[in-house]
Amino acid sequence: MLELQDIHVGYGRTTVVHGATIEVPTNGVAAVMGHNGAGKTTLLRAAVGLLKPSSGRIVFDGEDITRLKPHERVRRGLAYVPQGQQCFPQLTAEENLRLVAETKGGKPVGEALELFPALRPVLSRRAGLLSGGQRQQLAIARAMLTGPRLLILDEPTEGIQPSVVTEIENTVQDLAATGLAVLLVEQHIGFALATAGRYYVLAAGHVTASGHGGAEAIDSVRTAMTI
Ligand SMILES: Nc1ncnc2c1ncn2[C@@H]1O[C@H](COP(=O)(O)OP(=O)(O)OP(=O)(O)O)[C@@H](O)[C@H]1O
Repeated sequence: MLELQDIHVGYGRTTVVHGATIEVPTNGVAAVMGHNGAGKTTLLRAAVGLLKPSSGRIVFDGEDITRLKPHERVRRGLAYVPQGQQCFPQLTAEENLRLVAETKGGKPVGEALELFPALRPVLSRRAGLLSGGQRQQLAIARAMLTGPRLLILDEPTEGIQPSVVTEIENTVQDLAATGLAVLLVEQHIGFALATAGRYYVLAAGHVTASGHGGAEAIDSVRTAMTI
């Protein structure tokens, strides 16, 4: 469904990702793991059009989208949830959702609440006052209102209280179980491999290991991450 082919991308003259090739299958989940600074976020930014690769191709459903602008990629069915539970903190949870729901092609707020019933009781609360877990759910709910076919998540469990991490993990797994394709950047190896059919390890901007997900891949990933 999404193919990142030999992507080189970085900032100014500095190349951060050196020829990464990653594939997210239709209805499948791919996880990208790697240490801080490995280039995971940079690669996601290239996938959604926020950074321009210096070389390589991005193909979505057979179409070369390398030169498309971010909003054109959203229209084709890509949604991106950046790191850090990003919401408008001064707006209520409902207003955060309405910002997307009331744009052209947006889904009604009610659809997000069906997926995330835990947001119902906090709809009138300012997003900045929600817990990290609630804000993450809100950020994912907002992305879902664009009606994506591929959800790109950058470290959805980062900065979340340990007691709520499982809730976020379940949310991501439930979405994946509906057939939504997911590209997941994640530091929690256990969660990433339990969720993903395919994994990639990125180290210093290179894909150094890849394979099928599942608990049996844990040792290979751990080894790849210690190199
Ligand atoms: N806006 C920027 N301008 C210049 N360099 C940047 C910028 N953002 C990130 N970098 C650099 O690019 C490299 C990769 O960063 P990136 O955020 O992609 O890594 P990451 O694997 O996502 O790490 P983390 O898990 O900490 O988010 C790092 O050396 C970082 O300092």
